[in-house]
Amino acid sequence: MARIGIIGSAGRMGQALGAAVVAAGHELSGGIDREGDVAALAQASDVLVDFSAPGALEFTLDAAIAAGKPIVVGTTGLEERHHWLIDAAAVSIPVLQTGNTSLGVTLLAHLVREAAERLGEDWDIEIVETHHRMKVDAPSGTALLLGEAAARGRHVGLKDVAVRGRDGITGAREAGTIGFAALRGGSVAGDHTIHFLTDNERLSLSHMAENRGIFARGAVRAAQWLLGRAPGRYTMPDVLGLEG
Ligand SMILES: NC(=O)C1=CN([C@@H]2O[C@H](COP(=O)(O)OP(=O)(O)OC[C@H]3O[C@@H](n4cnc5c(N)ncnc54)[C@H](OP(=O)(O)O)[C@@H]3O)[C@@H](O)[C@H]2O)C=CC1
Ligand SMILES: O=C(O)C1=N[C@H](C(=O)O)C[C@H](O)C1
Repeated sequence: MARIGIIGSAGRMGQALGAAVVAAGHELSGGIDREGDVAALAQASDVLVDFSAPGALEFTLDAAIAAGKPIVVGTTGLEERHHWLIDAAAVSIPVLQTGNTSLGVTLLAHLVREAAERLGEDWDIEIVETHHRMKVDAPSGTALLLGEAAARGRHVGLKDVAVRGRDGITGAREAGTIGFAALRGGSVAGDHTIHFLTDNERLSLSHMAENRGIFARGAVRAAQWLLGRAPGRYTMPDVLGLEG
């Protein structure tokens, strides 16, 4: 049994996570939101899980480092500077960061990398995601994670080939790019499809989240897995024993 502390505990994911912590037989050591005391939460917990907002990350990592506690970062909308903060934190504590904690998406990313590598550059790659009307960031963290997997399969850097949204006279599609499109509406928990398209042939790989329980259960599994690990930066394929 682990004492798990939640950052963003009153949010949609925080509530789902609280239920999953208890259902898995762990103890909920506490939860905070914008006004909470993250240092006290870190002291009272064996491991922290953050599903809040990018603005919380620096304080949360500082508190985890000061208390010497591992942390799962599930918050999306992260920028390059947030990834630098995570890299720096991972020198002294175990940090697992991922845009999607579900088993299905973790396996999907593995398949996407394989498909991108085997299909080659004459197959265009487009990633389409749909989320509930309250989501504030786009593309989703999962779409970016899947884009990274496709880019790794092609041995290129995602930032060099990503096309994030099209509007107006865009010109013809540039070979080798990876396109992103985001839809927002209703209560969709999270749908992602990676289209591979070439002349006269298309292959699409999809994942549909039917509720947040899948993310919450994956996050609990990740938190448990982090306990006792050496400092370092980890991700979901490490938890599942998959090649990233
Ligand atoms: N990795 C994954 O598998 C998944 C990731 N996510 C990501 O998790 C994040 C949260 O999603 P969701 O629960 O839907 O969002 P919500 O808006 O429902 O919840 C966010 C919570 O975080 C709190 N919060 C905001 N800023 C801070 C801060 N500076 N310090 C502490 N708490 C803060 C909010 O509290 P307050 O009301 O006080 O502002 C709120 O309770 C998003 O980035 C989302 O994309 C979501 C699902 C799965
Ligand atoms: O905000 C959400 O809801 C979700 N966010 C994550 C993302 O940005 O990919 C994971 C999931 O799709 C739900």
